[in-house]
Amino acid sequence: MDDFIAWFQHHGGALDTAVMSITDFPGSGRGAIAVKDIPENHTIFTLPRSLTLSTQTSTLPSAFGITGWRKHKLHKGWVGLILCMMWEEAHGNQGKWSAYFVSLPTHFGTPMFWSNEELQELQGTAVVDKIGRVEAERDYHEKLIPAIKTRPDLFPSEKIDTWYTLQQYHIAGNRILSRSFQVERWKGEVGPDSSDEHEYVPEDSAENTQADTSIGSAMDVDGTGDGDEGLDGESSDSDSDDSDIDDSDVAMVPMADLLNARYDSENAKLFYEEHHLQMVTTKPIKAGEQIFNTYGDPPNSDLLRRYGHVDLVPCPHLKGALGNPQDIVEIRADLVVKVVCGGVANDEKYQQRIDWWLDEGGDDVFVLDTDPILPAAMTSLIKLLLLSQEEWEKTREKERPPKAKFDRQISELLRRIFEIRLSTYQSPDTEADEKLLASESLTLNMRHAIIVRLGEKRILAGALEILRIKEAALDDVGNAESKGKKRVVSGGTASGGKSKKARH
Ligand SMILES: C[S@@+](CC[C@H](N)C(=O)[O-])C[C@H]1O[C@@H](n2cnc3c(N)ncnc32)[C@H](O)[C@@H]1O
Repeated sequence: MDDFIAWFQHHGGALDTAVMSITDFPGSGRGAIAVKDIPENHTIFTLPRSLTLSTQTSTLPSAFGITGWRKHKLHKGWVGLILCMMWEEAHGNQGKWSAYFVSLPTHFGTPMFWSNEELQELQGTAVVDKIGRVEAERDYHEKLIPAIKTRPDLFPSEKIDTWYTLQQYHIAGNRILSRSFQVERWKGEVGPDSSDEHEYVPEDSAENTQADTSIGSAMDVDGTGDGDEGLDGESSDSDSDDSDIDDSDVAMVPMADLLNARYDSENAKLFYEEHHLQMVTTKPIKAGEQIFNTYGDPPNSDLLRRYGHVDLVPCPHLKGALGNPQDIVEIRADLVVKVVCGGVANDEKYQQRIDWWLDEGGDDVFVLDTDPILPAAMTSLIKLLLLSQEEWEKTREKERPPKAKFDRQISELLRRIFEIRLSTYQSPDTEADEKLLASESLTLNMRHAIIVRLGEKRILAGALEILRIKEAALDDVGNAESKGKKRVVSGGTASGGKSKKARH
């Protein structure tokens, strides 16, 4: 770390060593620690923008030529930044970021690097479909390799087998995934690969000078609308190649990427100015405490996929047991359609309604969280599918989806949906996972997989419990109504009874 700090300071970075030092935290690698009490709003380090590593600061895009860069689609997704990182690292000791590269990890706990057996343990979770290994490798073969082959002057053949391998590509991709920031350009600043349509002009407000942390926000560039971006920065949506998203504001930020994060523990944040970035405390920090950035407090499925770790804190929804309060379960709309429409989901009658639902901006994935309120949108879609032809025509005319009213039929369908969703995990059982977690012989990947799926299954169990409570409430109302009806009936048919009562 000494070499890294010396390099950082030599290139214009300033670290307040009186308040912060870098140390190892068991289970979370290196991180920053307060060596004495730090007040709120204290700048713990600053660095010039030129020390960040992005397609704006690397000289590769201009050396390659902007036309060629765009022709090879290196300005889309992260493949351009990955190539810049590989190229800069290939400069070895001579490179501007050499000490930085030496400080970066080469091994990751992300599922991208898991075996098939380990991935099996994640079956059913939100992780599996989003790993994006295939898409990442397609970019490597279809964009990066053809691009470097056109320029042997920049990428000499003897360097290809060392610095431009698929393995190196994944390492760079994972470094971006777990450590990059979204550092927007200053007003009017136009970088080498920017084009007019993508030029960013931030508003002049304090809010807008916060550098979004790590890939949690770099991911905001995803245009698929479901947060379904894949590893190495590309959307795992198959049409990501055609997206017009410019990721040129994604940057590696030395020193800032040494900060760990934990749910609801942020006490420092990265801000940007015209020429430099600064890490500023957002709370007073006591000597000996860890200095935490935030990764946006994502659910464990996202934490594992992007960063290779999970958060476990005491959770109100688990009555104080350990979990991640941000956990969610995703339920795809096609499961809802399948349950409601059975084998005739392709029927013209349903297709019309589904197309209309999507055209109106209806969800294609529903999210249950730890505050188990039944998703109103899912109920609305179920109602839409159940409408009679006449009701459907009226709904379409009014351009308003049906109200999410809960009744017994909805309850039965929701129960079925949740149960089927639960059956997509290796086992729907939560207790078995709890027992497994108590075992000391688990590998770290296995432990992480169980924590992620258990978090999701507990949410589904919570949703089923809510259904049970709501059904009981419906029963109570039903009973009260039928009793009321009986009373009316008896009162109406035997007035004597009523008067008898009155006499008491
Ligand atoms: C931005 S880097 C932080 C610096 C990193 N610890 C290191 O040694 O270089 C993010 C990585 O730190 C680790 N990390 C951060 N917060 C963590 C936490 N709360 N628990 C476990 N690991 C954590 C994860 O490996 C994650 O991918």
